[in-house]
Amino acid sequence: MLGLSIERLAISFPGLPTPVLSIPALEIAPGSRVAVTGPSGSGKSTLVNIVTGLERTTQGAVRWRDTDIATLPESKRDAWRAENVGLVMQDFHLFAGLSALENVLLPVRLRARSVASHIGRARELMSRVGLARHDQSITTMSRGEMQRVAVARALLRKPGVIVADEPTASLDAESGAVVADLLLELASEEGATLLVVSHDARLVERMDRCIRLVAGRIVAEPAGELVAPAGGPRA
Ligand SMILES: Nc1ncnc2c1ncn2[C@@H]1O[C@H](COP(=O)(O)OP(=O)(O)OP(=O)(O)O)[C@@H](O)[C@H]1O
Repeated sequence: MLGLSIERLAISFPGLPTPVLSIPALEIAPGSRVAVTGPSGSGKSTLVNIVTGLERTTQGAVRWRDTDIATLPESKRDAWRAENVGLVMQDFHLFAGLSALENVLLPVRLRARSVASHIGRARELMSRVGLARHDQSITTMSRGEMQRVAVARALLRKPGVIVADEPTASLDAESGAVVADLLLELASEEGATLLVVSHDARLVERMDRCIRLVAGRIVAEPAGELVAPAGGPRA
């Protein structure tokens, strides 16, 4: 499990008078489950892009355990992300021409590695998320099933952190609840830190902590918002 430490982060775009994201300091404990909320345009996706290394910042430090990903060039950030981050996105990011199993194995295939030694874990994860037909084409799956494929895929390489951007937003209430349960349970079982951007109150209230962004700034976490996770404190 990975902890995050951000210092003096500022993300600016040309033509904008103020940074779209400005975080003087933020600490996320290893193994904690943290929600990020805020109105549209408040910087949530920008934060996801920065902490996963999808985008680079030249201002500030973004340290996961001992690695400041802000200092890494793109190829090393990509390698670091493949090794350490499980990503779950609102619109699944699955490949239509592939089966469910092939999609789960994709992170290994994309690193030009043999998938043979990962098939067992891929099948176990798929069963864990409740998918029985591993060879089913993605195009024939329901949205809830697709997101469960994405959750299994995110966990394939035993990431230190799972980052989910609106993972339940395009699902109906029932499928959203299943996906929320799976994210919380699997992050705990697999010992991964969980960072979830969400407007889904039922998901947010089950996290250990909620960070609220307004206009690119973290507004104070309300007193009492920090709760001990099930099984005791995790710090
Ligand atoms: N490449 C860019 N160039 C200029 N402005 C940008 C760029 N990327 C993001 N922004 C601006 O940064 C701000 C934060 O955007 P961001 O997508 O992080 O917000 P968000 O909280 O994820 O919004 P939403 O909930 O609507 O997805 C917005 O005002 C957006 O217009």
